[in-house]
Amino acid sequence: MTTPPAEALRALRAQTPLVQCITNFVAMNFSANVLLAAGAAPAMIHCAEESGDFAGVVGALSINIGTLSPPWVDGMRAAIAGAQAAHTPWVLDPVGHFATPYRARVAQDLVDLRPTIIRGNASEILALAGEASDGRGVDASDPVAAAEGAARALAARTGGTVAITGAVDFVTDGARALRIHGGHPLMPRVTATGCALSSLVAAFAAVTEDPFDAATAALTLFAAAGQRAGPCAAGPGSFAPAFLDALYLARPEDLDWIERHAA
Ligand SMILES: Nc1ncnc2c1ncn2[C@@H]1O[C@H](COP(=O)(O)OP(=O)(O)OP(=O)(O)O)[C@@H](O)[C@H]1O
Ligand SMILES: Cc1ncsc1CCO
Ligand SMILES: [Mg+2]
Repeated sequence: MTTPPAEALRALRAQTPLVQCITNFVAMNFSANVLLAAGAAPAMIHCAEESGDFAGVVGALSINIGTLSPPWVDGMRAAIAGAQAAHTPWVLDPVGHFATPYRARVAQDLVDLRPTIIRGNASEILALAGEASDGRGVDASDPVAAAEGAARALAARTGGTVAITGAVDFVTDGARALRIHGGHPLMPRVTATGCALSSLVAAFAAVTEDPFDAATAALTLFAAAGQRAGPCAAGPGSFAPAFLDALYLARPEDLDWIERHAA
């Protein structure tokens, strides 16, 4: 049975899931604020000495390779092992993994651990599936539509759900696929919006049975909040707080109005 986004948001607010985020230095504060605004409880606990233990008690784990270094990778691996031992869902955000050989290697190793959900922009998903991409750094240079086949291939490889974000988002678990509209062009002009979204995907995975439903709910909530915040903002600076307010103010029934189509 599938959980519609509105029902998933009700569950999130009722359960306030604890989400462990091992994310980059740029994204930490914004991601924690996004989770709190939406109704989840973030904890940024990353070092290998404790990350595995903590992963055993959280509702979900979010892993983001944005500002990598070997000790952080140790912390990620320990946390993933802890999550897997506890049958806890985990999300991978392969930020700019094609930028250097080290980063690419780490990303492929983490994909081999079969993340419950992968969330990235089009350039990241194309490159992760071994296809040509125009990506240079952490922002997308490819259209989402060009990466849909790559997302389906990755879902087949991992047995998990894969989400691509951009002007129109795409989510697939290999069997089902959806395109999600909405959002606002200011969203990619605020750094770490995608990183924060990946942590929110984890939060929804903690409260829904099906990872495909979790990813769909998080993307739909972001689409609704972006759409609401955009007209209130003069630019990226005022968009960020308006977006946090819109996440907080979003009612479950608002998610019913976001355009979603089977793909
Ligand atoms: N042109 C756009 N119009 C509407 N929404 C957008 C647009 N571009 C991105 N978004 C939305 O912004 C959010 C973040 O997606 P994006 O693809 O920019 O992530 P990202 O590149 O991983 O970001 P970052 O690495 O900076 O955290 C998603 O909810 C997505 O739907
Ligand atoms: C700007 C930036 N650099 C490494 S991670 C990050 C946050 C957006 O992905
Ligand atoms: Mg990103």
